[in-house]
Amino acid sequence: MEREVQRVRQAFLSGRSRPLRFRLQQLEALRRMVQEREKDILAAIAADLCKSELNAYSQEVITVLGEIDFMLENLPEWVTAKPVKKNLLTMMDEAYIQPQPLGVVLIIGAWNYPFVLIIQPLIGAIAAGNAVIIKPSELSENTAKTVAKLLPQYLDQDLYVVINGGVEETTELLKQRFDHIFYTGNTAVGKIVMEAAAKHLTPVTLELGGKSPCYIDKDCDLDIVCRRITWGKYMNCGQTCIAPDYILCEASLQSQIVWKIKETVKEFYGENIKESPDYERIINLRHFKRILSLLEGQKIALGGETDEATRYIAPTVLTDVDPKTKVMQEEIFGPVLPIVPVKNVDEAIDFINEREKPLALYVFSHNHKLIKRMIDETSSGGVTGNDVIMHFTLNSFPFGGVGSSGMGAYHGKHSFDTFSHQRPCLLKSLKREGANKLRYPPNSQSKVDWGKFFLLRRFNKEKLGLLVLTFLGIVAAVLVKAGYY
Ligand SMILES: NC(=O)c1ccc[n+]([C@@H]2O[C@H](COP(=O)([O-])OP(=O)(O)OC[C@H]3O[C@@H](n4cnc5c(N)ncnc54)[C@H](O)[C@@H]3O)[C@@H](O)[C@H]2O)c1
Ligand SMILES: CCCCCCC=O
Repeated sequence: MEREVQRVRQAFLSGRSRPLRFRLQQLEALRRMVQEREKDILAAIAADLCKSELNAYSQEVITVLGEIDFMLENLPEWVTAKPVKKNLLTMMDEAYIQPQPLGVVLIIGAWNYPFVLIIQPLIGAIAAGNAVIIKPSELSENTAKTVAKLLPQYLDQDLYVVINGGVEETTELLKQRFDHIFYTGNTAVGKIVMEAAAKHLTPVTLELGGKSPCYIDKDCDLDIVCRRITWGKYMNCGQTCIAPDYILCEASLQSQIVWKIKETVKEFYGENIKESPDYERIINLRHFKRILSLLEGQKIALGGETDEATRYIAPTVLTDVDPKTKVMQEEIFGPVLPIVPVKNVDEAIDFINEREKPLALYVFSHNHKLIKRMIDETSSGGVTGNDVIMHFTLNSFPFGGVGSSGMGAYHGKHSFDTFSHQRPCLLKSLKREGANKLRYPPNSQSKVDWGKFFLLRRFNKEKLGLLVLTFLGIVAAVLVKAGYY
């Protein structure tokens, strides 16, 4: 492992990942890979998650292609040095911020969207000029193997390397020194990653999970609300980091919500959900059993049917859920939707604020002020009002968590920034030493006064007079030199 990381570091130190032209070439090659090997990629995702190729394309491949196009279009502007405002002491100098690659980046992915969750950060890391080691999730082994096979056929083989393996390999990998670690997965492992990174003072981006609440105000169109929630909750069989985890609403709305979700489930997946190409399965038996255990003692108002052999769990809704029960203590990450009754929006806000900060927050209401209030008085990684999931799709947004749902963010320019060091560069002249004498010892009140003038633009009348005289002197000297007198 150590030798592999060393090999990637040597490739980075060769400097070839830095030029803009190279980055653009690699991103174009990655786009070619996705287009030419689309069938292999879709088949792998389908095999891992029992997902139709159409869904794999629209949930993962589209995002990747959109991100590459966005980078190719904007990268030339992003990589250029940006001049900054100067003060009186540096007005004759060159001052700019130059984004630079961090070095060797480790990307650790999760299994639930196994392609996009490693390739989207990879796009950002390449765009920023880094070398990258990618560790896909071992639970989505088909995608992991496919990515390991395809990437070296299209990208520089020494700069961008896939290492497959489980906990043992990841643990070994985390002992190495990286310049940034980008981890997607659960919060418990996020802490392990951060602890390992701390040994080398390596900065981390942690894309974690949590329980994303969904508040439904009584002033809204429940047909539309339930259609949108059904889509976001049961997509990928509930295994989506920003799926609405639970609903908060007034008790009286519950039966209507259940009824409308039931109708929508029929509309989306047909009478026989098991036959639907749009309904996925739980990733493995451990997660299947974990989700089943969350149903114990609950009032199942919809669904609840399961099949262990195929790891099928029907779209399920629980009503009158007690917040102290297990289903409300951990991220569900499955097709189970608890409804927790609250009296009003005040109670909903308190409920959210008493818990860990979630990755996403959803609010449904015709009342725009109520939505704004919810946003102002709570915290979460991101928010979508009157819909779910959709903030993920806008790459001008930073995507990431806050508090226990993560730190740092990516997508579009935010990915480029995450994988870049914003280097302040000040280029002074070796001339004009006169002005510099002000900062050299021995110090004096007069030097401090000049410092106040140059840096704080504060001056006393005496100094102002002196300054005007100095300025007039300089003008006179220039005019004499130019032959006007
Ligand atoms: N914020 C996001 O963008 C995002 C996206 C997807 C998933 N998630 C979250 O991820 C979670 C689901 O993913 P998961 O954690 O089950 O995925 P997972 O089991 O695939 O683990 C994620 C990665 O961590 C590695 N790993 C696991 N145990 C480890 C250990 N002990 N030491 C070192 N590395 C280890 C795995 O090899 C894998 O690459 C959910 O909480 C979900 O909300 C977040
Ligand atoms: C539509 C794709 C959503 C991907 C969300 C990633 C987290 O699980």
